[in-house]
Amino acid sequence: MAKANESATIDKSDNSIGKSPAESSVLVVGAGGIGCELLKSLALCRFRSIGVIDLDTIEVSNLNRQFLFRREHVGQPKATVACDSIRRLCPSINIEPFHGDVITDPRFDISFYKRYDLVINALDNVQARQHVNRMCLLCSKPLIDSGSTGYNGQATLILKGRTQCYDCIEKPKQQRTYAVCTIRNTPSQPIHCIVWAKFLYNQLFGDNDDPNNEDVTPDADDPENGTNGQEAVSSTTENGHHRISTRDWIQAEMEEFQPVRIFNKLFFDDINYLTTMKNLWEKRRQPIPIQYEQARQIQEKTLNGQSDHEQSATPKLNDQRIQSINEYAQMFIESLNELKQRCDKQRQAASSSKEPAFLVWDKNDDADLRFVTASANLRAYIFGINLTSKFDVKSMAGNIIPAVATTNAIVAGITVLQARKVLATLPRSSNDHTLTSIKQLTNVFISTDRKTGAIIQSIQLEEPNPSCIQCSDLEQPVRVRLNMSLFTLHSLYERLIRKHLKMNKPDVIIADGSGRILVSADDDEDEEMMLKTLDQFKLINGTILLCEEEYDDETNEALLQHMKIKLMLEHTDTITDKNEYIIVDDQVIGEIKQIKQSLKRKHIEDDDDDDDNIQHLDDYQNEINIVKKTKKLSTSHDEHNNGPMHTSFVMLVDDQASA
Ligand SMILES: Nc1ncnc2c1ncn2[C@@H]1O[C@H](COP(=O)(O)OP(=O)(O)OP(=O)(O)O)[C@@H](O)[C@H]1O
Ligand SMILES: [Zn+2]
Repeated sequence: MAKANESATIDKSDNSIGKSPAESSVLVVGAGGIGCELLKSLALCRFRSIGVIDLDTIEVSNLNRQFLFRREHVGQPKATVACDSIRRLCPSINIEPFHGDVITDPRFDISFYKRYDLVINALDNVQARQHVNRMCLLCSKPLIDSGSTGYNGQATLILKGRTQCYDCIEKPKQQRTYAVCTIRNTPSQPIHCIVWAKFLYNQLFGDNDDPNNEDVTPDADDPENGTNGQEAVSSTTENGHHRISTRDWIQAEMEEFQPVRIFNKLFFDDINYLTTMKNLWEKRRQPIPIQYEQARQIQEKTLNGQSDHEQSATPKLNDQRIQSINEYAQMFIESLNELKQRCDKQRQAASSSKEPAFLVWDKNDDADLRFVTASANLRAYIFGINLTSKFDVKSMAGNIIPAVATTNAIVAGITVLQARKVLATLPRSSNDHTLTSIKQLTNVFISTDRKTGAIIQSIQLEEPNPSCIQCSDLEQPVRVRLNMSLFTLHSLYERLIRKHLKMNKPDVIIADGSGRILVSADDDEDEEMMLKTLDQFKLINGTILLCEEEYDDETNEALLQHMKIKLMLEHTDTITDKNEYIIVDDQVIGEIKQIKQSLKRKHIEDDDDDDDNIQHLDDYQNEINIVKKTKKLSTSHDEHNNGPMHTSFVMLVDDQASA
């Protein structure tokens, strides 16, 4: 029935009879829970050409639902093993694994995406989804974004310019946020202590440059304290530990690292200091500081009438049991020692490799999890809050909603049906992948919300959001190839944006939906910051920067002009010179060639050597070992009359690409 409808809507006269699965090539990004189901279903539905990207290796915890993997595969790349398993199921298939990060791996550039008819996301995080969304918009590839959360799931279509893209609607924040004062001063729930423990981990071992790396020291500026910190600041504890941030205190302590001293600062001195902020405790139970030696004597496991798991009728696994304060104190010291050693090794390794010089908390790492479990429970005990098992800490700290294998199977099945429908609308014999008819396409949601009346629902495709930063402005960005770990912010701003793109003093904004400003036109330049390399700002392969400035046109003061250039950064290791970059955009190469030819003709006619539309950049040729030509392209629009404006920028093209 569905098939009859589909073929009825396809216009055969314009050669758009659709592609069959066997004729199509599909890229699957993510070979986890949904990815495994998806690959199996695609293979069984006669898809014959598939690419699979996944960055991860197989873990024991994947085996219960990621059925393409077996115990003997643990530690091996997911993409490779998934493809091997599919080949066993379907020997004639052409399936190619790519073990790498879809965001940062330079192999996955625009030309890579162009090899496929359709892209399917089977990912588990927003950042990677946003990246694939951006890449598919840039090269006009249809994308199906599949996902599941517990019993809910979806397979949504993203078709450039015709449907909403992944970023058209702001996503609800996945992680709940908590007031910093609650976390630092007045926790009242286990989750507050868990969040504090994760902050503590980052203060001790995390990325010091990360603006989200929150302090855990008591905060005397808490408005509830009402004294602007004066009273509290004057009443110092014995050794004054609270006066400096935990990170600074730790830096000073690192030489003669003494875990018991750290324990006593966090759970005794800091808590003592908190108790001096009297206003906080007028209507709350005041926290009770404990020292390490005291903690080792406390065998308590339950608080405030919390049900004792030991006595519960249901048998518990070790990790599901609440332990005693004595055990948590010991766990704190042991995991702290372990992480300190790991952090030292990491720092050493970082000096000779690209590894970061810090640790990143991982719910699947046992020492990481033990550290947060122990710290959170010690703090909970001090504040009279119920304790939490290691098992529950893992779920709460990792924001985990358990994966349901059945939901994944349903989502994958629906996604394959969606894929077949999308391909049926693609012109068969040309390389034009513009969809011809999308009337029969819908988004599909799986929902357990009974109010909607149906578990599987087809919802009409929505129009793109005209103010979406990713898809409203479909103008192609200028692609710049450079080495992110060598190229500095200074080179980007001064050489590329100001000198070559001829912008005056623009704001440079990271167009990832965060609105993060990389360089502000209004602020004075921070020299130290400008000398940092692009990767230190967490800019990655495919990052799009929006360079924007407003200024009065000297010729007409009343007209406020608006100049905007989008840059897409493409990382390459092959560039080894810190000043070198290549601006290359195959979308405009044809146009450039045409203009060059017409200029050449003009050049011959005029015999005019001063034609400034083509110049050899002698001053750059020594530094950049690529012959470049410059060409003026008009860009941007006059905001007032929508007509083309005379703003122009210079584009550098390497000869090879334009040849
Ligand atoms: N940037 C990325 N590049 C490539 N693959 C990615 C990227 N981000 C996530 N993935 C992959 O997407 C898949 C998502 O699958 P899934 O949601 O089942 O997660 P998982 O990590 O396998 O499971 P769990 O988190 O429950 O242990 C994972 O295999 C993960 O490695
Ligand atoms: Zn959009």
